[in-house]
Amino acid sequence: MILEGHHQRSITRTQDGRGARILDQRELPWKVKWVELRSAHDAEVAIREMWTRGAPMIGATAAYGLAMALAMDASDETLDAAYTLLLASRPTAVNLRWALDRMMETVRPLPASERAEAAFARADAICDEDVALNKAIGEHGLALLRDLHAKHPDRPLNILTHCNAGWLATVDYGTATAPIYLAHDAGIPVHVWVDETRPRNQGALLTAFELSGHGVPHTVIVDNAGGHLMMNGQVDAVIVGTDRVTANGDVCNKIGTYLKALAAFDNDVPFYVALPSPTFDPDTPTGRDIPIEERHGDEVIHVAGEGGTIRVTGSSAANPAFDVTPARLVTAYITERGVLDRV
Ligand SMILES: CSC[C@@H](O)[C@@H](O)C(=O)COP(=O)(O)O
Repeated sequence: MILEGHHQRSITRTQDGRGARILDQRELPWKVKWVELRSAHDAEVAIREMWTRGAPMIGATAAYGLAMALAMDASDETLDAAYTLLLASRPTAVNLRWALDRMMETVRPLPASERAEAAFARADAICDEDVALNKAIGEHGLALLRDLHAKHPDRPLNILTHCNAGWLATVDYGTATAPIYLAHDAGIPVHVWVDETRPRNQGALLTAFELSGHGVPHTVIVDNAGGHLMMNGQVDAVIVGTDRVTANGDVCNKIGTYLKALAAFDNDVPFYVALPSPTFDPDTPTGRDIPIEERHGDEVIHVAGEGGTIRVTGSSAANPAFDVTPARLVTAYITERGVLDRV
């Protein structure tokens, strides 16, 4: 059975306050299964093996991972080892380093006896901040969508999105989805084209699950359909999330985003990037300097669906997980501070 997901916090502390509880995204939309993480090792596995994913959620999970390590042993050695372990769990989303660095700033100066408590409190604060940032992105994006809809008030506003930058990928609301949820709640008729997002199908499995739960009309399309729809006037705007925006405004996001930006540019469709400040990386000059995760080819060779996995080719496969959209193709960045045409 396919389930519908109502937005809620994707990560919370466990009941005893000493662990973290996350949704196992590998089971969605077939099963809603929460799992408890109890150690830095658990958090590292959950991030690396994509039980949870999405830039802000990776950061939040790592923050609790560091706190869980300190709850077991608050020595400098454990702190440094947990930081190194978690930082290496995935390479591309800068939110991971951002969250771990905020945690280090908080706990490093403290005596060992105070570290675990302070670390959990800082991880909670990182999560609360994420929710507030996404709500603000939603409000600024809502104004934008209202204006776009006013150009064609007689028909639904068609938005195309890629991957999952929704509440599952963040602590709540999502980045790219926050304006969509707010627009829908405000009575603006929104329809979303959901890129399936091969190879892991975050669009078909996760974004569609979220939009169903919120009652937002949507249609899943193959990743290659976007250009055709844009050329035929069926897309009013593209809104995507991001894993890292560099100093010059280049946008790293799920593989395939660049092709959507090219098609949008060629068809005068506005291309918006929902960008919370922890995803901005001023220390990395351009998109060429971002480490792009190369995942295992098995993710391309096998497709997971209800009831299991099937093999779709006998050949070997390459699996670059992210690409870079040059800043020149971005119409604007929807941030918590407003809609900006440059970062
Ligand atoms: C608000 S999430 C933004 C991005 O992290 C998202 O679009 C994305 O590319 C996620 O990739 P994933 O490999 O699923 O972690």
